[in-house]
Amino acid sequence: MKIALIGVGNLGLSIAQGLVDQTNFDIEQLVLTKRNVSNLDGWKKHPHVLVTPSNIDAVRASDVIILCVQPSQINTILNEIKDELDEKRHVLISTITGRKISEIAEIVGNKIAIIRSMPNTAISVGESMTCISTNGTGKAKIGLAEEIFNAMGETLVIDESKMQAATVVCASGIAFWMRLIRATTQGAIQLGFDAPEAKHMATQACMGAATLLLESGNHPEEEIDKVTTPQGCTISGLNEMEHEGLSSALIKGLMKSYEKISQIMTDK
Ligand SMILES: NC(=O)C1=CN([C@@H]2O[C@H](COP(=O)(O)OP(=O)(O)OC[C@H]3O[C@@H](n4cnc5c(N)ncnc54)[C@H](O)[C@@H]3O)[C@@H](O)[C@H]2O)C=CC1
Ligand SMILES: O=C(O)[C@@H]1CCC=N1
Repeated sequence: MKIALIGVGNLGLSIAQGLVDQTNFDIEQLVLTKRNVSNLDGWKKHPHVLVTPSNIDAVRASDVIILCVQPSQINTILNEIKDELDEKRHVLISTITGRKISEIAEIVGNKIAIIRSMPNTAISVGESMTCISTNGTGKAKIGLAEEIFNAMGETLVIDESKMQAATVVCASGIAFWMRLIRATTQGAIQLGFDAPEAKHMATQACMGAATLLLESGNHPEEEIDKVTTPQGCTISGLNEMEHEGLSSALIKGLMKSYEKISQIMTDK
């Protein structure tokens, strides 16, 4: 597979790392683009990885084009590369928050397969929860997108109307979970552990909770009931957190994040 990552910043580099580390499919060539490639020299050590400031060269050399620029930058990119896109060869995958397939098609036409993908930065370690959507000509290539992103975590194909919500829950969501880990770390430090120990303990406990739920298929409250000994310390802590609005704060934060995406969608 020949892949181009257009605009490798935080997300693009996370996807690049996931791609070079995954073993599910062969990468014949991976081209990374950025306006200033001076800090990408380290990537040249990977076999089949090329680095270039030229988006056009990247498109000409690739079959799958993954857009990783900021929402305000996508139209410039699309106008730059549109004449290089071949509907018989190229698949265009956009990770751009709030930019609809129809908006992309307005610039590149609707003959090219256009797919939206919403991964998170855990894609760099092969543990992304990636939501994918497409319509029209993209439907024939949805399996290819699933193959790519399944190699770096889990995928879920959803209706495009839910992509903003998916962004909040899964892409922004990883930051929400890391904030909870940080808060637990702060509490552990207050209870006497040094910072590295506290972070390790909080992170491993979080991974244990997630792994337990993923492997058991149980509802979180089923597993919580196994921990909350009557009149024990766990239920005391949980109830205090709820008195302080823990669940409500997280839900309100998700809704606020969703509201912000609506603003991003109207900003051109
Ligand atoms: N960071 C994250 O966790 C996630 C980000 N996204 C989406 O991914 C996109 C990128 O987000 P980030 O990586 O955080 O932003 P970023 O700002 O870190 O990366 C964007 C990159 O695009 C490059 N770029 C801009 N114009 C360019 C051009 N004309 N040619 C080549 N490269 C160009 C910039 O130099 C930068 O490296 C955004 O649309 C965001 O909504 C989606 C899911 C998760
Ligand atoms: O914060 C943002 O807007 C982007 C989309 C999800 C993660 N980063």
